[in-house]
Amino acid sequence: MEFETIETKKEGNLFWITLNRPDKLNALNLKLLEELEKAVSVADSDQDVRVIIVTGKGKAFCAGADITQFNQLTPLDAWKFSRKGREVMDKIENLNKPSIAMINGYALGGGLELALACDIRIAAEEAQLGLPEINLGIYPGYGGTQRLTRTIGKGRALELMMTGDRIPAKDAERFGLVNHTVPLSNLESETRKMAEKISKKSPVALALIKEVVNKGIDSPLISGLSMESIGWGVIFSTEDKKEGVNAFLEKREPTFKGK
Ligand SMILES: C=C(C)C(=O)SCCNC(=O)CCNC(=O)[C@H](O)C(C)(C)COP(=O)(O)OP(=O)(O)OC[C@H]1O[C@@H](n2cnc3c(N)ncnc32)[C@H](O)[C@@H]1OP(=O)(O)O
Repeated sequence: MEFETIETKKEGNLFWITLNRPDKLNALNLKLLEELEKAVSVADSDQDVRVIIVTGKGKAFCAGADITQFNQLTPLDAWKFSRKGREVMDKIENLNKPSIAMINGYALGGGLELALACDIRIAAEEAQLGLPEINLGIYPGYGGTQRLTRTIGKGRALELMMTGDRIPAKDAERFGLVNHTVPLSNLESETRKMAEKISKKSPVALALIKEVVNKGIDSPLISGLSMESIGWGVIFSTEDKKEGVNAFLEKREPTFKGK
């Protein structure tokens, strides 16, 4: 599939999406958001794809929404632009398939919000993360106020939003904002290793984990626990469950088919 502002690559069961506006630090304009949405839909509907990886070309993962567009936006345009960004982030978070943000450099503003919409974040030690919107006299508009707060807690999230500070990946790891920090030279291999490990698990179980965790986090504990039990009943109807249990009993590796 041909895109202008992103590159996509299918590699076995992995689907790589690389933001491709390196001269503009992969800033998110409307075109890029639309292409990202399309690429994610293609990956989601492809049965062979088990894990989606999002990264950036050049020295940035993504430096956020394209600020050069801001002065032309009417309040109505701004609302639509924010809504489009949010829709894309929501779509990524709600994919049936696991997603990994491979943070190769700056992840700022909408770039950090994109990473937060992914399930797992692996960052290069050299990367810097932050929500600098406050420095523009605005605030995060692609879900950051909510997802960052749920990820690292209110106090630290408010500090990042209120100061606009960029923090090094190691600090982000300490806060639980990124799962792992590795040298840039190992970033791709470590990400691939994690993606391949997850790609061998049951796609049905992975989809249910996402559903129960993502819906559960917004629900009272009792409802989340109830969803977990109901889903647990459903998973017992799958071929993958039979395969997993039989493989254990037969002392062999399971092969999951997503059925
Ligand atoms: C969802 C929302 C509301 C948002 O995301 S709002 C935007 C939040 N993001 C930001 O505020 C980050 C803005 N960028 C920066 O502060 C700086 O570019 C960084 C990331 C610190 C990097 O600084 P430097 O290494 O000196 O690179 P710099 O020369 O600034 O950037 C390279 C190019 O990318 C452009 N660029 C960087 N971030 C951009 C952005 N968010 N939008 C548009 N262009 C951007 C920048 O203008 C420059 O273009 P040009 O060469 O034509 O002048």
